[in-house]
Parts: sequence; structure tokens; C-alpha cells
Amino acid sequence: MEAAVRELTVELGERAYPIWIGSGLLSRTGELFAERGFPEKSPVLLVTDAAVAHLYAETVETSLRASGYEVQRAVVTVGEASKSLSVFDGLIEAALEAGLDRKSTVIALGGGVVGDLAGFVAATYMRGVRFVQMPTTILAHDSSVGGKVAVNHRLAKNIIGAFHQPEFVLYDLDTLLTLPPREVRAGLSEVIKHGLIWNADFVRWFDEHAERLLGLDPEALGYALYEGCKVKSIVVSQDERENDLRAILNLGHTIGHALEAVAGYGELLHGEAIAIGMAGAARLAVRFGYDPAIAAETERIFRKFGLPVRIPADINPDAVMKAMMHDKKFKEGQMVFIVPTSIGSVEIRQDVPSDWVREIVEQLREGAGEA
Ligand SMILES: NC(=O)c1ccc[n+]([C@@H]2O[C@H](COP(=O)([O-])OP(=O)(O)OC[C@H]3O[C@@H](n4cnc5c(N)ncnc54)[C@H](O)[C@@H]3O)[C@@H](O)[C@H]2O)c1
Ligand SMILES: O=C(O)C(=O)C[C@@H](O)[C@H](O)[C@H](O)COP(=O)(O)O
Ligand SMILES: [Zn+2]
Repeated sequence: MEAAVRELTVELGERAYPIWIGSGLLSRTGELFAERGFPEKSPVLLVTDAAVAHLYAETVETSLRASGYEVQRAVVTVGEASKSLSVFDGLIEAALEAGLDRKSTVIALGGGVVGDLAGFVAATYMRGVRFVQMPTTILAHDSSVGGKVAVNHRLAKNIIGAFHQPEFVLYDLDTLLTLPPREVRAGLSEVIKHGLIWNADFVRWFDEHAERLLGLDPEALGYALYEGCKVKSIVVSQDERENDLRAILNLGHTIGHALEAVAGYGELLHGEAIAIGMAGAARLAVRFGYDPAIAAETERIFRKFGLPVRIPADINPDAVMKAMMHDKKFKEGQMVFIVPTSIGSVEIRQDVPSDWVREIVEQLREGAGEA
């Protein structure tokens, strides 16, 4: 890859893989498949959603065909509801009908929904085939790296899944220019998360460049996504299967995932739900005796990026508390929370009293008044 393309490696020994971030990359898919020795005789399945298919699938398919690959397209309905076992079942059927064999590749072209869903197909079809991530949302800088793939259950988010790493991540920044503003804001939420858990300087930079980031300035966005992917890669390289350190990537997700499930998948976008969850985690930090400025600063930055920091009034706190018990982070009878200790660092805590959580969920409800 040339200099204008930023490159990172997820260091996983023999399974290490590159992340390429730059402009004009979709049309290079076929060339990269050939360079990396993907077998030409095995068909490729391109999984995407209806909105992304219309915008970008043709470019990828043309590039693959020009390099001698046979490719079939499978299109799912837009939105979080597609991360379901029934849509998964439809994709397995599409893979069989397309004649995918054990040497085949599944490509995810889209946001995190397509990435998680197609990745779960790649992890399970014939007990696992090659997988390539081609993210087209800002949020997918997170979902495309690290190998967590899953579908949801009505009661709990990402509860049926696997770890299945991609062969490479090809992030074409040009695709981000067509994102709706709400998706831009929701995507930036997870980028801020990577700063909040790891790098105070990045949070400062992010804060100072809000206008350029929200305006999709290519240089600012390229840098932010590179830094976000870098944090993710470092963490995943050290703890691929979330035995310990990787849990920090879950900042805001204990409350956030519960809100997504209770609101009905898709009502609150993932990035919005975890922005609220991060505001909650910051309030927990104060309960543990850390600097109250952490909570104020966390809310200020999310508000600056137009993200919610309050739970919609129609969400029932009892239901949120119950949903948290179904999460993967509920272990040994305790909820696990990632708690900020300052801006740019966090700790993993399994000793959070549930009445503190309940109190914070109540405080965060819209209309509850400021606490
Ligand atoms: N596996 C992981 O590590 C991980 C990490 C973070 C999030 N996630 C998951 O990711 C999902 C959220 O991802 P998301 O926010 O990308 O949602 P998404 O995939 O639903 O995409 C958001 C919306 O943007 C549209 N879209 C996508 N690319 C576009 C483009 N370039 N131009 C115009 N429209 C475009 C989509 O059609 C959709 O309507 C959640 O399910 C979340 O749980 C997974
Ligand atoms: O990659 C990780 O690890 C993360 O926690 C990233 C999260 O942003 C992401 O939402 C992930 O899907 C959550 O994973 P889960 O195991 O809590 O379902
Ligand atoms: Zn997330």
C-alpha cells in the first residue's frame, strides 16, 4: 500500500492481519485478493445491506471480477434487527446456493450490523471460512477490528456469537461521505470511547477538532479512525478472547447494551446507547471516589458531538436492570463495569453495588432533574 494509505497490524502471531485506511480502496479489492493468494476457483459471498448495496457493492464486485473472482451478492435489510438468527439462516442458504466451499471468502461490506452478521456466517459456515471486513461507517472502525462476531437475541445483545478474525480490513474513507448525520455522530461515540479508555491526548485532540470531525474533513477523520483502530488493535493483540484487558473496550456497554435491548433494537443506535452508558460509567467513577470532573467532562464532550447522555423517559429502569443480568458482563452474580479513573484511563470492577447502578439509571432518566 502507498504512503497515503494508513496501515496498522493486529498482532496475532500467524493470524496477524493488516488494517488499511485510505481513499479509493474499494476498487482495489480484487488486486488485494490476488496479491494475498485468495483462491480464484472458490466463490466469494459479498454480504451488505440494502443502503450500502445501492452505493458501493458494484465497485467491489467489478474489482473482484476483473481479477478473476466469482462473486455473489447477499443483501440484508438495513438496521440492527438484521442481527438475528433468522437473517443468519437466510445467509447460510445464500452461501449454499452460491456454492461457497471451504476455501471461499465472506466479505462484509457495510457497518457494524453487516460486519457482525457476516462475520458470524464466516465463523460458522462449514465450521469457518475466510472473512474480509470492508467497513463503511465510522462506528465500524471498532466492529471491523478484533474478531467479535455475533447476532442478537430478543433478550440480550450479541449473545450468540464467536471470535473469528478477518484476513484484512479495508477501510475506504470515501464511503463515509454518504453517511447520514445521525450515523456520523453515533460512530464518533465509539472513537471517543477509544480515547477515554487509553489516551487523554487523543480525547483533547478530538475535543479541539469537533467541527472538522462532524463535517467529515478527510484528514481529521482519517487520523481519528487510525488512532481509534490503533487502540483497538493494541488491546486485541494483548487479549484476543477477553480474558481480562479486552473488557476495557466495553466502557459504556453494561448500561448501553441493556438500553438497546429494552428500547427495541434500532430505536437507540449503538453509539447513542453507549454514549449514555459512558455517562453512567463516569457517574460510577464519582461514586468510587474519583474526581467528579470525570463525569462533567464526559458529558460535556458527548453533548458537544450531539450525542445523548440521558435515558429516554419511556425506558423502564426495572427493565434496564433486568436486561443487565442477561449480559455477558454479568458474572458470578455481579455486574462488571468499566469505570474511568481519569480521562484516558479505566479500571475493570466487579464490585459495583447494584443499588448504585439503579440510582444512576434513575438519575440519568430524562426529566429526572440534575443530580
Ligand atoms: N464486533 C464488534 O467489536 C463491534 C464493535 C462495535 C459495534 N458493534 C456492532 O455494530 C453495530 C452498529 O454498527 P453501525 O453503527 O455501523 O450500524 P449499521 O451497520 O446499522 O450502519 C448504520 C446505518 O448506516 C447505513 N450505512 C452504512 N454505511 C453507509 C454509507 N457509507 N453511506 C450511507 N449509509 C450507510 C446503514 O445502512 C445503516 O442504516 C451494532 O450492532 C454493534 O453491536 C460491534
Ligand atoms: O471488541 C470488543 O471487545 C468490544 O467490546 C467492542 C464493543 O464496542 C462492541 O460493541 C462489542 O460488540 C461488544 O462486545 P460484547 O462482547 O460486549 O457483546
Ligand atoms: Zn460497542
